Amino acid sequence: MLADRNFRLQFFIPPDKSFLLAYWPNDQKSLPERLGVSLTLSAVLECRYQIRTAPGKGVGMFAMEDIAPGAIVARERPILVAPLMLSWDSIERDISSNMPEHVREAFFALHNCKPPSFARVHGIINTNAINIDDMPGQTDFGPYVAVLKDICRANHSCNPNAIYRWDFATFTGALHARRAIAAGEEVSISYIGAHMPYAERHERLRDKYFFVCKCPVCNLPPAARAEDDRARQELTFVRGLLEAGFYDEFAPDVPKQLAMAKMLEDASDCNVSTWRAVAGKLVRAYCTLGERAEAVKWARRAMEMTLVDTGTDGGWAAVVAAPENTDVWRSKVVDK
Ligand SMILES: C[S@@+](CC[C@H](N)C(=O)[O-])C[C@H]1O[C@@H](n2cnc3c(N)ncnc32)[C@H](O)[C@@H]1O
Repeated sequence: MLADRNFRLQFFIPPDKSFLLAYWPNDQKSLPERLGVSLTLSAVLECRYQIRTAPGKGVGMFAMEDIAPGAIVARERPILVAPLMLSWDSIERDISSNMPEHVREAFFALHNCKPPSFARVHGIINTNAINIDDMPGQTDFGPYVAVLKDICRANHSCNPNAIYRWDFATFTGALHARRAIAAGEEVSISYIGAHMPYAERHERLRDKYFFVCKCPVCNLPPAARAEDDRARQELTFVRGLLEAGFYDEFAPDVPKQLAMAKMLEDASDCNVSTWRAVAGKLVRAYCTLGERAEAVKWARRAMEMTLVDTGTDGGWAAVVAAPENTDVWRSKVVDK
């Protein structure tokens, strides 16, 4: 473990009076310099939710308006960013001495699912913090995590309607809708892999977060739960084929692709490579058949899910606008 002195504590009070306590390697550069980020943006850049009681789960996040797939539900600046290798004692000390009281109160009001044998700060960070992947220019200091005051209130669902993404350009975390979310609906994310069967999910959530999941999928009656387990297993199988490069051999035809797409829809799966494979085949098939409306429909679906997963349209917007310009459509016209 690296000594805490290798990190320099930095804190920022942007003009909007938000507050960020961040640890960074103890070199000359400040955090904004290193990232090229001004940190002057508003702390809560998108707020289409409210935090209120979620029966049986403590509090949770609820949509205040209808939210379209891919749209941002919440965008927020973290109140704490730290490498996990730092000692809990030193984080606790810094929170006590450097965080303004109202931010400290918000931090300590966050849920702590760990037993009392865990240091309080350890418990809160382990319950709430989200990983910040690929810290620019840093490979030596292990994973960093961020604590976000509101986004950390989003509860888990085994069929979540939102996905979390970190953005270095604004130094914010955001929740994006994986599918349409209705006003008043609870906004949920997945704390664990989505494709495990019920028993495995139950065990992971119990061991890591100390709760029994009360999401709609886990409340299904036994027969429906068994069917859900089967669908997840099939999805896992397809993912395996994709990763192994065997997907083409196993699933070349349109009915199979439509069945696959339905499976992805049912699971609100927004994994970009899965959608590229499945929707790509449907779009190609419908372009070949000259069925423009269907080609556009599936290109749009792939675009929405690619936006959710990556924040870019992945080139699908051009296909939605003009499937006639795709190579496969052109070669069809030439064939005639
Ligand atoms: C990161 S916190 C989420 C916000 C939390 N509900 C609160 O009141 O602050 C994680 C904790 O929320 C509760 N929780 C989250 N998802 C749940 C679910 N699907 N079923 C039951 N409890 C859940 C558990 O107590 C879990 O340890």
